[in-house]
Amino acid sequence: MKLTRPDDNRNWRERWIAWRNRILADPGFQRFAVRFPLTRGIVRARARTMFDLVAGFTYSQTIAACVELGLLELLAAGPLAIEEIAARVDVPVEGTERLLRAAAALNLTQRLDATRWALGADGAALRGNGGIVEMVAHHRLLYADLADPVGLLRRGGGGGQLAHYWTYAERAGEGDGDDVAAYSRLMAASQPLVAQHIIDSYGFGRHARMLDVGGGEARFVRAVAARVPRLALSMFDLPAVGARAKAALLAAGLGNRVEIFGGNFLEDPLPHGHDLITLVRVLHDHDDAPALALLRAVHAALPPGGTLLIAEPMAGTRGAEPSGDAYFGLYLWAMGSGRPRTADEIRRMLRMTGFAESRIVPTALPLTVRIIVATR
Ligand SMILES: C[S@@+](CC[C@H](N)C(=O)[O-])C[C@H]1O[C@@H](n2cnc3c(N)ncnc32)[C@H](O)[C@@H]1O
Repeated sequence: MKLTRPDDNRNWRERWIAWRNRILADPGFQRFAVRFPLTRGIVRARARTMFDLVAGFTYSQTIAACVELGLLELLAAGPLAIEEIAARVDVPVEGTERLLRAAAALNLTQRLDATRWALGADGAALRGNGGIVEMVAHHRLLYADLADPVGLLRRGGGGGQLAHYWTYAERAGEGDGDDVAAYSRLMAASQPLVAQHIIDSYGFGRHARMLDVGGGEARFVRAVAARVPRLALSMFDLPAVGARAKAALLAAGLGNRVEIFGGNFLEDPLPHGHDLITLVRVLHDHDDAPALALLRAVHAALPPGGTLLIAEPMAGTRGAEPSGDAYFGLYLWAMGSGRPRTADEIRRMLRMTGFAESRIVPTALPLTVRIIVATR
C-alpha cells in the first residue's frame, strides 16, 4: 500500500487551487460559463456577490444617510409625499428622490405610487434595533480610518479617529468624559440583543454570585437581574465607566442589587467570591498578551470549579465568516487593539491560562454572539 505524505497532500491542494484560479480568471471560460445553461445560474449569483463586495460602501453610505437624516423614523410614522419628505429632511427634492430610490433598492424604503413613499421591510427591522442604528452612525469614524486601508495596515493599526474614540480605555479611564459617554452609549445600545441571546442560551440560575468584568453601563447585568431573580450580581469596569453604570443602576431601581467595582483589570486583581465570571464582548478588544493576562486574572479570582463565560462574535463562524475576520478584523485593527478569535483559539488560550475544560454553548444568532464556558 502506498502511503501519502503530508507534503504530497499540500502539493495536490496547491496545484488544485492554482488550476481552479487559472480557469476562473480565464475570459474565455467566463464567457462560456455565463452562456452555458447549467452554469449560468451559478455565474449570476457569483457576479451579484462580487458586485456587492465591490459596491458595498455605497450601500453602507445609503444607510448612513437614512440614519443621519432620520428618514426611517420619518417614514415609520406613515407614508409621505416626496415634497413633504424633502422639506422635513432639508434636502432638495432631486437629492431626496435619489436617496429614496437607493434605499428602496436595499429594501429600506418602499415606493407606493408616483409620489408617495413608505418604510420598507428591512427599514422597519433596522429601526427596531437601536444597536444597529447607533452602529451605523458610529461607522463614520471607522470609514474615515478605512479611507486609506493600506496606510492603516502599514502603520500598524490605530492612530485614527476610531482609536481616539477608544483612548479612554487604553489610558485606563483617564480619557475625557465625552469619550467615555459616547463609547458607553454605543455599547449600551447594542447590548440588549446580545444579552437576550446569552440569557436564552445559558442557565444562569445554576450560579449564586456573578461578576461581569468589563460590564460597561451594566446593561448585561440589568438584563440578567430581570431574568434571574436570585443571582447576586457585581460588575467590574474602569472607574469612569463604573460611575456611569452606578447612575444607570440607580435610575433603574437596581442600586442595591448590583455591587460595582472600579479598576483596571490588567493591573488590579479582580474581586473574589463569585462562582461565575462573565466577559461579554471584552476579550476580542485585547491583543494576545493582555487577553492572556485578563484570563489569568479571572482564573485567580474564581474558586476551584468556578465558571468563566465568554460571549462575543467569533472569527470563522460558519455562515457569518465576513463578520469575523473581515468586519471585526479591520474594526479592531483601526481601534488599535485586539482581534477576532476563533472558538478554537479562545479555548487554546483558556488551556494556557489553567482552565481545566471548556465547551461551546450554541446561541440562536452566532453572527451576533457566540458563547464559550470554561471551568476552573
Ligand atoms: C466592548 S466594551 C463591552 C461592554 C459590555 N460588556 C457590553 O457588551 O456592552 C468593553 C468594556 O471593557 C472595559 N474595559 C476595557 N479595558 C478595561 C480595563 N483595562 N479594565 C477594566 N475595564 C476595561 C471598557 O470600559 C468597556 O466597558
